[in-house]
Amino acid sequence: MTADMSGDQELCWARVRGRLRTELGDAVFRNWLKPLTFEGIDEGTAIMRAPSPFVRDRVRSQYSDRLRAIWSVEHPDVKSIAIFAAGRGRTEPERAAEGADQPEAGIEAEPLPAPAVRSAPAAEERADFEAPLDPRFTFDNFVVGKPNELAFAAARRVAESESVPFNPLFLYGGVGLGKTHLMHAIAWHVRQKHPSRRVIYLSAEKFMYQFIRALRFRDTVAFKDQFRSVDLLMIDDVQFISGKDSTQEEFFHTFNALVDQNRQVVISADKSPTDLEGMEERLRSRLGWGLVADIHPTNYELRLGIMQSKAERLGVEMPEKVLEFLSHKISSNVRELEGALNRIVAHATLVGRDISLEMTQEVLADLLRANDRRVTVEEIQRQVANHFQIRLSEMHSARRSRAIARPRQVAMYLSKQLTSQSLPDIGRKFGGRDHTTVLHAVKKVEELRGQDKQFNDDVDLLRRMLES
Ligand SMILES: Nc1ncnc2c1ncn2[C@@H]1O[C@H](COP(=O)(O)OP(=O)(O)OP(=O)(O)O)[C@@H](O)[C@H]1O
Repeated sequence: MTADMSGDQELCWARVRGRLRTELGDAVFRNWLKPLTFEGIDEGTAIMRAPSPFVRDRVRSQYSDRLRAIWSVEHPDVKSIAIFAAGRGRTEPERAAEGADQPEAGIEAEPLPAPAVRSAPAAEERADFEAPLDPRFTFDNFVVGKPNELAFAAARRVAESESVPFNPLFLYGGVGLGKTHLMHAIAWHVRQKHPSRRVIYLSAEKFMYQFIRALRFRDTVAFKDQFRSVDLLMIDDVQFISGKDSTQEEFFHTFNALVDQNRQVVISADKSPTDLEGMEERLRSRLGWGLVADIHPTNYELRLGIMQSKAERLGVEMPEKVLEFLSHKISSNVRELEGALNRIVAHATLVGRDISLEMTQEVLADLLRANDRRVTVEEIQRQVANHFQIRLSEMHSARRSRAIARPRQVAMYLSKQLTSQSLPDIGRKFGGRDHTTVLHAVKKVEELRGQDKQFNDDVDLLRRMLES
């Protein structure tokens, strides 16, 4: 290794150390980061040396994400980091211990924070909380509405309670509806109010990864101790360990050990405990013992509230019409809603254009099209039945009188236009009809639209209502 050390690099190293101290606190810095020496930057890798393998392992497992992120901010050339123990180099035996598929020092960015893995922590260290939580994910920034009020109240209770109110708290819901946000919010709150409590937040994927690593290095005793000695354990996306038997087994024991010691456990998943396929029965049942709180898909009011709050925090003037439009149009999940808002703001800033409805439609054309396709056949049937004042059940009935058959054909036509369902799928949803019947309906409606203005206007109106 021929790392070239320049004054510029040394200055960067000083800044990196300064930021580490501020971000991680004095105790952590003194014990783990201060002992590192910097050796230089070699082909985009910042090389540091720890005084012992123990310190090296600790820094690698817990601080490498932060270290790498800070390095890359302070020095644009740095893409990765490497940490060695004193007296050893990249080619020496310690490298083999890292495993062939494991880059040194956790060089790859991890989407989730590194777990706070510890061995027999010193008393002063108990105050640390290393997981780099997302600073935006706090209770204050969480907008509450009917669909998420139970999950929010339960998360707050867990965060604020002096005892363990329910164990586990199991949060579940679809993609991008705020599960991770609430877990981080609990961690932030506990961190602020009870800095001495030991909290681990990690994804089930990372739990599995840590477990496999421990098995590989015959280090399972330390693994067990680390996870079983926390005050609050939070595991995100537990569905990930479905079908992974040995990880489930270990997780089950960790879980039981914590619950038995009256330590709080919080779990999130995309499904309720009973619906978690590939999960052992005893684990599923155990996961449902505490409070199971689901986050329902957002409704219009909640989406609008979230948009207003995000726009305010971004400090941008968004016309109310644009916020309303987006809240109507993007009903999939909050992440997509945020993405849409960010795109509009970025566009307005870059191009120097005012934010308007027209501009929004233009900038988000692709996203809006994708969301349009999410109207369901059932919704179409409901709206059409309502419009023509027939019973919803007539959409599935065998009756052929024109007053019934025509609206049914319109509903089939709109299902073809507005959803991505195939003709046979649509047919099935209209009382098990054949795909040729649907095709006939589509043609008939097209023909009538060309001949009958009133009818054409009706279909247009329905379409607009369904799209909005
Ligand atoms: N009620 C809410 N108020 C404010 N922001 C929200 C709300 N719900 C979700 N968000 C935001 O939406 C984004 C996605 O939320 P989050 O990552 O928590 O979803 P998730 O349920 O964990 O999704 P996944 O299943 O993909 O892990 C985040 O930026 C989060 O802050």
